[in-house]
Amino acid sequence: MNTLINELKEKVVGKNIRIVFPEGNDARIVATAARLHAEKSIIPVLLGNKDVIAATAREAGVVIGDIETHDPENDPLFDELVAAFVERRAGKATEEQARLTLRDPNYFGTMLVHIGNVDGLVSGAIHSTGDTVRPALQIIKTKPGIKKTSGAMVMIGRSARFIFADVAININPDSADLAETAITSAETAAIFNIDPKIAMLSFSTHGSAKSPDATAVADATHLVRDARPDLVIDGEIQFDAAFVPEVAELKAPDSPLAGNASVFVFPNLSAGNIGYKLVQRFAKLEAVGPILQGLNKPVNDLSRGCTADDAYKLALITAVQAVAE
Ligand SMILES: CC(C)(COP(=O)(O)OP(=O)(O)OC[C@H]1O[C@@H](n2cnc3c(N)ncnc32)[C@H](O)[C@@H]1OP(=O)(O)O)[C@@H](O)C(=O)NCCC(=O)NCCS
Ligand SMILES: CC(=O)OP(=O)(O)O
Repeated sequence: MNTLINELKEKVVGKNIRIVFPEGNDARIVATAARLHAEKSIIPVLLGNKDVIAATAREAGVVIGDIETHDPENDPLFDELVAAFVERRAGKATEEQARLTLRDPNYFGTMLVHIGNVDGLVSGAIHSTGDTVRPALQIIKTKPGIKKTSGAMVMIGRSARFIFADVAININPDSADLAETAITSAETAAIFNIDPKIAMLSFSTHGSAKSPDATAVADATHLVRDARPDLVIDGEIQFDAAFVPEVAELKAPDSPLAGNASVFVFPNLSAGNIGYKLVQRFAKLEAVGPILQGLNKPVNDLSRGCTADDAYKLALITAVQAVAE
């Protein structure tokens, strides 16, 4: 894991990347900001009341020194952000609504990303995924050509890393959504030097069961093959046939994955979210993310069950995404 931290740090140190943390009242987040500030890898910006942030730092037993803070309740940037929000949400928010909305630190922080005051945002240690990502969906929006964002986890074992997606956003994806998730996940894999071999997961392998769910996954696989013939992909395929070479020989002898998949695209959010937590908690792989894919600028969500170390790693990943923009 330290190798990963070093790889990420190498890409961001000296680039003056600024990352905003809207949850300045959470001890794990304040500890993360203090660590980043002390090692000078990226520049943290904390949101919240100055006194509350100071009390949180004492609770966490860390020194925040001169870390930049902003209080959405009373900040010199507030009026500028309100005007920019009304412009961005033209026809969807009045100035009065904007003034209320921007008191929410996730909206305030996302607007800082939008106007270019900071390069990325990490939140979600105390907010649900919906409350964390909704501002980004409304303000940052997806890159041209991408219809929906999705959330990937990097799963880190002793000798290998894997991408699991979508574990965070799209509850009932259709074939086009699954295909998009597969393509953006292959791009996310590059951040971690993972050679993407994509398994489009199902309870069926190459038609072993007949069902609309399995067909949707097979259709998604065809869409990816048409759009990106350079990618190694197979589906619909069961996890064991994608991950265990001996089972692959038996169930899917022609699979280009040959039981060596590294990117796993789940058929729906129930499977993806439950699946990553099972592997994290039973098999003890480290899970870092969710990393939001396909947005114009990096905004990332933490699991509320995260540690300060998880938040630190996600902040470095967010900075790497910002450098790549
Ligand atoms: C992400 C989520 C909150 C969005 O739902 P929502 O806020 O009801 O979304 P809405 O349909 O009201 O759309 C809000 C905006 O986001 C956009 N949007 C919604 N889903 C999107 C997606 N997947 N990608 C990009 N934009 C999206 C909409 O286009 C809309 O933009 P607009 O206001 O400019 O028109 C919802 O899909 C969700 O709850 N997902 C599950 C989250 C979760 O609990 N995950 C498990 C833990 S990680
Ligand atoms: C990713 C995820 O499951 O987030 P949370 O645990 O906050 O719901």
